[in-house]
Amino acid sequence: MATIVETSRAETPVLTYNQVPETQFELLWADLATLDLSLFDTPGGKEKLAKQLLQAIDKIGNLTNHHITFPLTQPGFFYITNFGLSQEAVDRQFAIGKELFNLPTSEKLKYRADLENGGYNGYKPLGLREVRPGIQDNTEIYNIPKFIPELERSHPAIINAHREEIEQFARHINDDVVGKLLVLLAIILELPENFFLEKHRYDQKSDCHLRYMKYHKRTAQQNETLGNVWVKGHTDFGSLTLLFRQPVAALQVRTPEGQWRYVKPYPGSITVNLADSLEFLTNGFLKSSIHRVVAPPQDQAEIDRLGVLYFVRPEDSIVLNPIQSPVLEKLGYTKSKDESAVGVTAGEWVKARVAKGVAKGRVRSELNEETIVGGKSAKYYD
Ligand SMILES: O=C(O)CCC(=O)C(=O)O
Ligand SMILES: [Fe+2]
Repeated sequence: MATIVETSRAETPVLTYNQVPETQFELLWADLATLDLSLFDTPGGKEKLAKQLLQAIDKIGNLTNHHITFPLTQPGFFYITNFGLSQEAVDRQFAIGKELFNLPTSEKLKYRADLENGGYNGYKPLGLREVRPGIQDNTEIYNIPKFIPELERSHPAIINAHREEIEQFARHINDDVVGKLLVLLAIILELPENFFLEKHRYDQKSDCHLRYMKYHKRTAQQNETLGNVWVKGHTDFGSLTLLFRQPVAALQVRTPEGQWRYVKPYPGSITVNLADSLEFLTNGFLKSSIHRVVAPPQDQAEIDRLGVLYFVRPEDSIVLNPIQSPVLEKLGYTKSKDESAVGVTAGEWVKARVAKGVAKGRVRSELNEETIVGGKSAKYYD
């Protein structure tokens, strides 16, 4: 799919990528809201988007902050559009990911992530975890940290060759996309607009990263043994996760009623979900969304599913204690419901979850809940 087009001018080849066709099957799609980020800088635009975002996470709630219905009734997923990156620029990231995973395993292993010690930047090899007795996971991952001196590390030549473009892409996501979403969340909570921005500064150490990810196709027999579940229902570790449009239907969100619904590959969109840190910081007001990855439908069963994602996490030193906010106060979310989280930092939380994820002798299908750190646990869903 990725082809290399030589240009006369550039020394590094320009990569192109053709996204695969969508499935022809009518699946049970999630009903998700779409936020048009081009409104952000228009008069009253931020406030309008903040209301839409609140609706996206609480659809039946009354729209004023004073009458929000809880618990939240939406799965905590939404789309954003007009985020300031062309489809071509996004596709070039897919092409880089594809070329990267086409490298020989021996080459990729030179950049292996120190997963066992909670480090995840770099390469996660295929089949590292046992998902069922005798069946290994089917993902390959390459995580690129923020481009700051403290997190500098070596990369394969394909990354170095496109480093400037990758860095610009990641910086744009951080500054112009995530930055806007963090302002909207502050507005929802009636906090100063820069409240969350100050906990997510680019030049500070944090576990934010750009990710290329490849799910290798499975045989019908493997899918049957797995009950079609490739990655069990889980929450993400940080603040927000951004998934660039992915035509292979496999990501499912869990509705508050406990039903699984597919995320539709909405054109020109990024799918965004809320993650653990926001749940901790808001004392459970914002919910870390539950999602899983299943075997794609029949007409996409032969495709290796490639993804480009961006994970947003608070600065390492941010203590994940409940924050003060007029909205949380009004709604009675002031008293920490879970004292066990007190003292855990964002950096510790991520490291502990990553290390647990690759712990030996741990078969994921049999796991429903596990203690992570500071008495806090993570849950997994069938
Ligand atoms: O590949 C996807 O669509 C979702 C991946 C995911 O949930 C994760 O990596 O945490
Ligand atoms: Fe996830």
